[in-house]
Amino acid sequence: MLLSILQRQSATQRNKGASMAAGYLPTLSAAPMPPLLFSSQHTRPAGRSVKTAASSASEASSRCRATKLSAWTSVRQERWEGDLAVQGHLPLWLNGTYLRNGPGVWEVGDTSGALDHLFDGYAMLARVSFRGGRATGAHRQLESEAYKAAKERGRPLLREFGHSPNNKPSNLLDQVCNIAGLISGGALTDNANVAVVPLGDGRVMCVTETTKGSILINPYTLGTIGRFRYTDMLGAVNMLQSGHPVVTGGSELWTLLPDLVRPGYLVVRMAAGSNERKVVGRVCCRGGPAPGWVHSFAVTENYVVVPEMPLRYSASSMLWSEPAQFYLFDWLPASGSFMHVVRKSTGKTVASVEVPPFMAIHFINAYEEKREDGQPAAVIVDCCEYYADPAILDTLALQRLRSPRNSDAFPDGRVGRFRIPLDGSRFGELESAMDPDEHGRGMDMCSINPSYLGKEYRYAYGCSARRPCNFLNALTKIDLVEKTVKNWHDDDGVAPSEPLFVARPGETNEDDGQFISTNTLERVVISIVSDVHGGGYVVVLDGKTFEEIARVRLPYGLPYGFHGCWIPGKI
Ligand SMILES: CC(=O)/C=C/C=C(C)/C=C/C1=C(C)CCCC1(C)C
Ligand SMILES: CC(/C=C/C=O)=C\C=C\C=O
Ligand SMILES: [Fe+2]
Repeated sequence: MLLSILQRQSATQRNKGASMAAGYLPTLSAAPMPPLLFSSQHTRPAGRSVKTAASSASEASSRCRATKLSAWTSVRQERWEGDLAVQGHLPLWLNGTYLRNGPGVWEVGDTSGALDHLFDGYAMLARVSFRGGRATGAHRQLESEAYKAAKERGRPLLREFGHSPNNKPSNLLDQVCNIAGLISGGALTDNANVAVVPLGDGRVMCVTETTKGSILINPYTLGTIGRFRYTDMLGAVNMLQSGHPVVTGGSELWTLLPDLVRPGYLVVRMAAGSNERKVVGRVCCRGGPAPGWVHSFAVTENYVVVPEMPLRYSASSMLWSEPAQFYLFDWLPASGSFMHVVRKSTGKTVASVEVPPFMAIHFINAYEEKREDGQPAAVIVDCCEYYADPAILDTLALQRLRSPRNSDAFPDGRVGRFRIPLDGSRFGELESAMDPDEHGRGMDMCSINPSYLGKEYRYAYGCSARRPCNFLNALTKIDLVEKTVKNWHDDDGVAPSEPLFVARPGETNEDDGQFISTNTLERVVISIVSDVHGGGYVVVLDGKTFEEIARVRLPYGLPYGFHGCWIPGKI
């Protein structure tokens, strides 16, 4: 205990000393907390940083667009790293790195080239490394082709989620090239800002929803290694992929490739150490004209669950940059909503049921409900569901997030639970897994204890709502058996990102661990929080009680991040 107090003090002192020694000039007017943001008005923090063309070019424009919440503000510097001050008690067993992906920069060049949606920001990795009760941190922009080209030309050149660049061809050759680029997917982005996935062989990959948006990074320096080259030929036809590949057993990657030509999905897997995806099976869509969006999907021990949402890809929007109803998608409830279950070992579709219409970006977990003889009777699939309303996509437009007109604009959400019978029934069920009022009728960005992936589980940890809010502003631990919650929140307006669950090494029970005693802490939940004053911190919660045990101060607020992972051991 004494050791950890001394360590904390020395980390704080080192930071103070470094801050003064660094002798940064305030770029804009000075204020107490120093973020590395384009439009906040603060001095610079301690640590190493590199300023780039992207930041300087954007400064002028961002000065006019004053916002204090760092969550929606581009980083000022492409990279930074340094020591972080710890307030509270970090468990000494917490030894490893929390790595998180998400948008870092929305502005390149002048404002006319600005990206419009939360999902459009050029990828930035953030890391917080813990060792011996102390913490260090870093962030760095991912060097995707999309980002490099945008910096060079002063405007986005490739199609992002909410942004279609206006690349008007000036002559016939340009026009032919443009069409070829669109058909081959060359006009789509490789801005891998969605997730960061350890492949189980030491390699760590960032992904977005294009196959070419799979990029290897160095988890320690956060440097970009380069595009992940698949050695299979699937990319020739299937240029899209799910934003959430699942790695099972720490070594086998599973993902879905939506097929826009023959509406359906390929279920593929790739072994650790390999660059070759193998097709396990194919699911044909039951509705049309295109597959439903598969930002994420679910797996159980024996099955892959393929959702077919009525929010369907719009091929014409992707090919011709024509606006669809919802960005790249059309909402077509009359086309039906389905859930398909594919057996991992054979690739056969063992169930395909119609379900009530649903809108889910994120699946939480799935498991097999067993009969008395041990055979699976049904598959249970949990997701963050928005009452069949795709308006959540509009809620996440930057303009709305930055200047909320309606202070309670976040649409109602719930934990949706599907039951998919495996007895040949035609229909599946969808219900709320618990009373949504318990978590403010908002729930997304959930994680679980990773040892329970695909297995019957009880607890999920997610971002929730404390109304009124126009964004998820709290964290909640959900008990899906007792139907109870434990909530955490700070000032109104903070934006905590996806909570990550980390258990003490060797601890395998989901919650009530074998080592548990009144004084020992066996698991934590970590989230990076962007506050309303342009600052930020990392909150560390007791995974059991959900009480705050430590706060790691960031010298600056980070933009809202998406998905992260835990890399155990020394950095
Ligand atoms: C962060 C999140 O929830 C979702 C992000 C989704 C993205 C960035 C998806 C982008 C795309 C498609 C859905 C299809 C076409 C390509 C691309 C623009 C990458
Ligand atoms: C749905 C969402 C955030 C909601 C928070 O209020 C973010 C989605 C990110 C995807 O990866
Ligand atoms: Fe996601």
